[in-house]
Amino acid sequence: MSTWILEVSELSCGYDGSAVVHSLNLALAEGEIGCLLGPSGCGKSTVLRALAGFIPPMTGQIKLRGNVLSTRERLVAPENRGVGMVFQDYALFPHLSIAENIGFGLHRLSRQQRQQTVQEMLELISLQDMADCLPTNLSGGQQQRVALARAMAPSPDLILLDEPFSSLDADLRRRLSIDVRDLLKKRGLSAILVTHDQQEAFAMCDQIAVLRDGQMQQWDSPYNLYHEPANRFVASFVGQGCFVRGQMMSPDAIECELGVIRGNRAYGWARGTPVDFLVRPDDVVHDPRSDLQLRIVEKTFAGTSTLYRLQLASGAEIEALFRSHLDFQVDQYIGIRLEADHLIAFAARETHLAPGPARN
Ligand SMILES: Nc1ncnc2c1ncn2[C@@H]1O[C@H](COP(=O)(O)OP(=O)(O)OP(=O)(O)O)[C@@H](O)[C@H]1O
Repeated sequence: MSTWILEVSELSCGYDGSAVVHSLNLALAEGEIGCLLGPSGCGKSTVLRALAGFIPPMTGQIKLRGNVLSTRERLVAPENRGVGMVFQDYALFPHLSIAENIGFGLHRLSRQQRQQTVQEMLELISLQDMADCLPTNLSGGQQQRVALARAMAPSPDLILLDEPFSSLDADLRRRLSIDVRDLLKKRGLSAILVTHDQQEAFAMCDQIAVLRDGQMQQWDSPYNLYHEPANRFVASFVGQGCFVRGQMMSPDAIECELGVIRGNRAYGWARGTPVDFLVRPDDVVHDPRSDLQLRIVEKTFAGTSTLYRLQLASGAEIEALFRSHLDFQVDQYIGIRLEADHLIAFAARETHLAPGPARN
């Protein structure tokens, strides 16, 4: 018996006979929240449509709770897949009350069971007092909670969330993403979220798929994506960072103009091999006594912290994130040292990297 609720194997799918998603593999454990993350047009919504049963695979298959739902030859209809959906625009029925919206998919239950489930859902989303209101009487955040409750009420095997918070303001987005995670976890439901927003993906999800041009780059925990990116693209796309040129001194040490950087993993490159290694803003520590004095070329205040761009002697740049009470000015020289446990390096590119943020 499979331990996976969702298994996607070698899935290719697209439109008008041409694939936009290529040989995708992922497996989600029961009760986990997965995410599809990647630049615009990389195929996130296409994967979600395939999971929902709106488009058939060109090759490969999708299994839910061990049952094959999609192959080239066989496509179980969306309404029979045991999948619930939450859309960006909530898609509530405007003429039905909140309670009726939540109870909409429960026609197979008895009247009493239906009422009990709706009540439980209303309590779960803390909207008991609004049961008889119409959706238009609710705020955007409340409407999205109702949409989630409606999707959760029939206890589907999988909930698909398509950019569910993108029409909400940043503060509400943040709060609601944490609420939604809590609600899903309380009910032990599995879900796949599509989002552009990395912070949302990090806050909500147990596993994240980074896609590029319809191809899976990495399917991993948020921590591993950030600290152990599988390739340059993931390193650049997830979080912030800049690549700095160096050369291998030993399997776990790189020498560069920032000094000798030691990390927690060994690389197989020979001594002297040129590499580009990733410096994250949180790897850089302010140290007034350091010999490494770098000029500030840009400063971005962000409330509790400030992001500084610092120029190295070669002209390359790195970024540093300091608590905002450390208030420096552009053109000032400040002492820093690196505290990078996670040494992330890739074979150096032919040409020296232009100064600037990490690029693929
Ligand atoms: N209905 C369609 N018919 C033909 N091509 C489509 C259709 N929908 C999407 N595409 C194409 O498929 C590719 C992937 O689109 P998709 O919407 O899956 O990307 P996405 O990662 O969800 O993008 P975004 O983040 O901008 O929503 C794009 O090149 C897009 O133009």
